[in-house]
Amino acid sequence: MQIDSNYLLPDIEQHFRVSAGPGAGKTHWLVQHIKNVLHNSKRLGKTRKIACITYTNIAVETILERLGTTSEHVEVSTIHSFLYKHIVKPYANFITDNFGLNVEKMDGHDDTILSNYSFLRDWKIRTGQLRITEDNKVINAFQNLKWIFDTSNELVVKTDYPHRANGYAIKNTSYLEYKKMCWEKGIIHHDDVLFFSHEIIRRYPFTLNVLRAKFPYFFVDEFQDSNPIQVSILKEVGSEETIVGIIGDIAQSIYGFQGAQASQFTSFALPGIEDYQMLDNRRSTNRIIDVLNITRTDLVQNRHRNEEGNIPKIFVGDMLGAHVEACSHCQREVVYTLSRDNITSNAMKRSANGIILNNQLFNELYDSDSNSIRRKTISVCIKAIELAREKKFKDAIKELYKMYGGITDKEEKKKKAMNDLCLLLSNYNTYNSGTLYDFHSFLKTNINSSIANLAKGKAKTFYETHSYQQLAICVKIPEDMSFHKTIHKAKGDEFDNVLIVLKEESNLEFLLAPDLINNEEQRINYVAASRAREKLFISIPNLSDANRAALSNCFEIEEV
Ligand SMILES: Nc1ncnc2c1ncn2[C@@H]1O[C@H](COP(=O)(O)OP(=O)(O)OP(=O)(O)O)[C@@H](O)[C@H]1O
Repeated sequence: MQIDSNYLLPDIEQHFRVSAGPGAGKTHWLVQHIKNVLHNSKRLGKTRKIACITYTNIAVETILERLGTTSEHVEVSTIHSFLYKHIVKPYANFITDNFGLNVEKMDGHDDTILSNYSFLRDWKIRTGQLRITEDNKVINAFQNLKWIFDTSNELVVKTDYPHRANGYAIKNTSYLEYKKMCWEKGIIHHDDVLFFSHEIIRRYPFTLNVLRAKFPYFFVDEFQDSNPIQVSILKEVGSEETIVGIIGDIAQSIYGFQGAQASQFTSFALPGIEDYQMLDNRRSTNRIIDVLNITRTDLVQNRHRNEEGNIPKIFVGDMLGAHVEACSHCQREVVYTLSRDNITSNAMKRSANGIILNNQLFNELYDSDSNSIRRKTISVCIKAIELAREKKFKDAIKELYKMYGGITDKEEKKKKAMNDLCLLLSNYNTYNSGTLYDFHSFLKTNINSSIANLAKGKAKTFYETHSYQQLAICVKIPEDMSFHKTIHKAKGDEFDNVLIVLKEESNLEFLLAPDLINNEEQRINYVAASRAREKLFISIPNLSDANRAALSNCFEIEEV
């Protein structure tokens, strides 16, 4: 059934799926629906709540804000926080013997990869892989670990592709050992929250009954990016008592690399599930909707605002030039740049065009410097500083904790992290334009006098030939609040003026040979284009005559 974003469901006691393109008003509709349920439900009472799951912390804040005062009867959360709070934390002690989880030391979940020398050596001994010396390859494999259902529906920990170190394939079985070693220390990663929830529910089904009793309604926004473990838990939740509603768009599925499958949105089934579709685009001008419609073949969006707007522009040439040009077309308004990767978005952020971009620089630092305390201090401090500069203070503090292995008292650790962070930030001008060698000297004088001096050799050369800024630019910034974002972090958001920064001409495929259903890279660029309300710009280094002609229907093309 087709609906618009003001439609109120006549029957709130039925499972539903709402699918719609970008800017249709899915999130708007969800907020209205929650209010509708709060108003009309006879099953909520004083203590029961509506669970509203969304993808990012920013989306959580947006929904809470839009719900206003009614939000105390609604628990809005990311799936990881929700399952940690309601399943893993209360019941983790049931499964300690099965998985060797140290519940006493467990303190939340994060994506810290354990990689210090003695930990890795212990792992190599336990898994019979002492011959491995290329630790960065091992760390890279650890970063890629995921829990996946195997053919007999058991969860196994895997990487997407076989990782090799010193010419040998890293043993598949050794990844579970890595997990166990983390759990022994009480460390659990985001993905483990889903794994443990699944295992707890499977072994102790009463936990699911408790969850259903607490949450008679369970709604999931951005469902197309759900992990299969989440989908399986949700099916269980909806199999009795709890009403499940899912909202999403298959063409905006952009987290395949984390195990999400776009098809699971359309194939999700529960008894009597009702399907609704919204065809309007309430966000963008007609010219922008035209671009979105040529990209997409499964639906055509209607122009709700029906304002013509400016013709979208493609700037051919340097990305910083494109940004200057886009800004000049928007007079004093902000232009948000959306990039595929952190490196490009950070480069936009700092206008650091002259700096050689290298994603691998932190790995190279680890390879060049065999002194684990020194390299860790350097890398932790750079990451903490750059996170704090983006107002990610919690993440910055957490990063600094990695340096204080010897301090067990939580308060003492927190105090030290605050002091160190203040000192690092207040002296930013002292080291930010110098070499890594200068930064090392600064840290030795001000943060940790026991870090080793740099004598002649590979490490010293690395520190002397790389700048602080080169490393700083590679820092990954979670849930970016600035004007320069990665496309993944802009998901669900909207901006008046958007400049999409594309690295090469082939990235224009989403406009020239669209195949959103089968191609995630194209979907990522589609998501980027659909964030724009008023003006859309694309930056591309080169453009062939043939492609120029093909795009001239929907775009004005300018050299920069
Ligand atoms: N019924 C409505 N009345 C007024 N404004 C609306 C309505 N529905 C949606 N909007 C506005 O339209 C814009 C797009 O809505 P929303 O963000 O909910 O879309 P969406 O479908 O969730 O988008 P996307 O999937 O692209 O993230 C927002 O600015 C929202 O406030």
